[in-house]
Amino acid sequence: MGSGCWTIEKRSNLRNEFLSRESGSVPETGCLSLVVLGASGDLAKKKTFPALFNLYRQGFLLSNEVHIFGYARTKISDDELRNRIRGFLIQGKGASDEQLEELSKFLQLIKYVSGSYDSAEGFQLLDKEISEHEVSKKTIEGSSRRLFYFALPPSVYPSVCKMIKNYCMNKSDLGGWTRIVVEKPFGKDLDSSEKLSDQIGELFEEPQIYRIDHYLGKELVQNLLVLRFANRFFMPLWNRDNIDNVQIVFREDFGTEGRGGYFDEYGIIRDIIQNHLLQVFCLVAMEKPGSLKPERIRDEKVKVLQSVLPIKDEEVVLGQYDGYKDDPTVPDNSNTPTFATVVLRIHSERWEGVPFILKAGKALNSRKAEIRVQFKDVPGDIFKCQKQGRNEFVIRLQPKEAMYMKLTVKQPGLEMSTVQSELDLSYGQRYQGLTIPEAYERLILDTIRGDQQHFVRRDELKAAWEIFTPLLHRIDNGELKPTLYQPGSRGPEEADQLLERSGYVQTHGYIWIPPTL
Ligand SMILES: NC(=O)C1=CN([C@@H]2O[C@H](COP(=O)(O)OP(=O)(O)OC[C@H]3O[C@@H](n4cnc5c(N)ncnc54)[C@H](OP(=O)(O)O)[C@@H]3O)[C@@H](O)[C@H]2O)C=CC1
Ligand SMILES: O=C1O[C@H](COP(=O)(O)O)[C@@H](O)[C@H](O)[C@H]1O
Repeated sequence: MGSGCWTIEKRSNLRNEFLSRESGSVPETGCLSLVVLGASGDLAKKKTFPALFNLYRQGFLLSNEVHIFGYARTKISDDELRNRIRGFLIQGKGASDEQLEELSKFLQLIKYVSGSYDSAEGFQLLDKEISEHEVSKKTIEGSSRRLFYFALPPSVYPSVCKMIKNYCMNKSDLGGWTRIVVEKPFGKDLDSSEKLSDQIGELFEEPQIYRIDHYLGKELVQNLLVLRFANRFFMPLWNRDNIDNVQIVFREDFGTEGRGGYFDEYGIIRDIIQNHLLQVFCLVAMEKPGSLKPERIRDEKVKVLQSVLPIKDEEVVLGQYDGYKDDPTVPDNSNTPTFATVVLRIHSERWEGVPFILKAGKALNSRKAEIRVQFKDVPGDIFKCQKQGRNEFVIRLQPKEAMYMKLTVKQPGLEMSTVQSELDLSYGQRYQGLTIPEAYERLILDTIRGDQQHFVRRDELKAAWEIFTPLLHRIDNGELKPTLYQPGSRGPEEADQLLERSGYVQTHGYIWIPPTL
């Protein structure tokens, strides 16, 4: 294959190859039942089923062993569910005959079961359907694999867990398993999250529980440990002696768009910062794990979370976009922030004094997520280049994955003057033709493989809530109020002032323009 050409090969035995190569374990052979609970909902059609389809297309889910079950209260037929999701599986009009055939074969793997989330009847029926599939595949009882994906509001998690435990478990232990995948938000604060964890923990062991945070499945988030610990460049620089401040930013250029009712209960800190941005923060700030074993990595994430100092009110800016309360599902007196900047500080030898500025907002002027590491000024600068700006290492998570280093170079030409430029690794240009897998695709594959590295462990979740609960309670009690900002703006001006007070120095006159092909 030529060096510029990147493709995903379709092979029939990718899963088994991976298992025997990577873990040395015996490949699992029992048939696989994937159950999407809440199959009638938004997440299921937009993310879960498309991810399953992509895994199927790439040969990770095999027709002769896998079956997919949708479960929800809505009374629809198999075909009605298939028709609801069809348009989300292949987008655009130009699907080839081969793609349409693949799609049709995939849809035939899906069966829909209707039932409630708290009564035996529906789950007994579900178990019957799953068992019939297992028998039809001649699977030895106990060796089958059952994965339950909760595309559901968290309020029903406890009763659904009980129903699965009572009626739908893999029957005995002959190499098979039962796993559950739960979506965020895992609770609303420390107490509610611990309560939810206790309820689920009474029924399932930690290795059976996959708390999904889809940011952990993004390509450049998965790259963070490799970048930090496989490159000599970064090791000596990644500390308080060299780094002045770190920003982890999430922006969306649209508002709550029909999800106002859900959003108003949670707000931007619970929706984005306490989970997605905090997970990225862990990977940027944690110490090197002893190995790549999932538990060693998660141990280090917990340690860094436990070293975060209490958040100070003067290091928080909240905003709410003008028009947010026009949504009829949002109360007129809502105090819910749709924007927040929060500075986290870590009490450790590596990071003492370095602000980690976590910023997230809806209805802003652009859509992007990035990590921006700003280095300190060069001491004894003989080129007087401070006005050119500081070195920065930027990791663009989305859109258009890239990483670039802003650095000062000689302005090309006869004069000895300096200019800001960049070393740029833009994925679209470097890996032409490569389709980067969707976060959900990777993470669902991990749940099937039994790899919990990119999932949130219970103690990690607890430590995350410990950081934000006091602040969230002050907001819920109305002690901190959001400032109004205009949709399509950068958010409240106070956020830029906080950034400046935290030490960030903006490089004026320099803009990185993503390369075009
Ligand atoms: N949508 C998204 O983009 C994202 C969602 N998530 C999380 O994924 C989960 C599912 O989200 P989403 O699909 O948007 O949710 P939905 O509101 O679409 O709910 C999913 C399904 O659950 C059932 N349901 C809805 N409300 C209730 C209720 N009060 N009691 C019992 N059942 C109910 C409905 O099925 P029926 O009535 O047929 O039983 C519905 O189709 C949530 O935890 C959410 O926070 C996480 C990231 C992104
Ligand atoms: O979990 C959530 O994430 C999405 C943003 O995900 P992204 O992968 O498109 O960055 C956000 O819109 C939503 O509010 C939130 O619940």
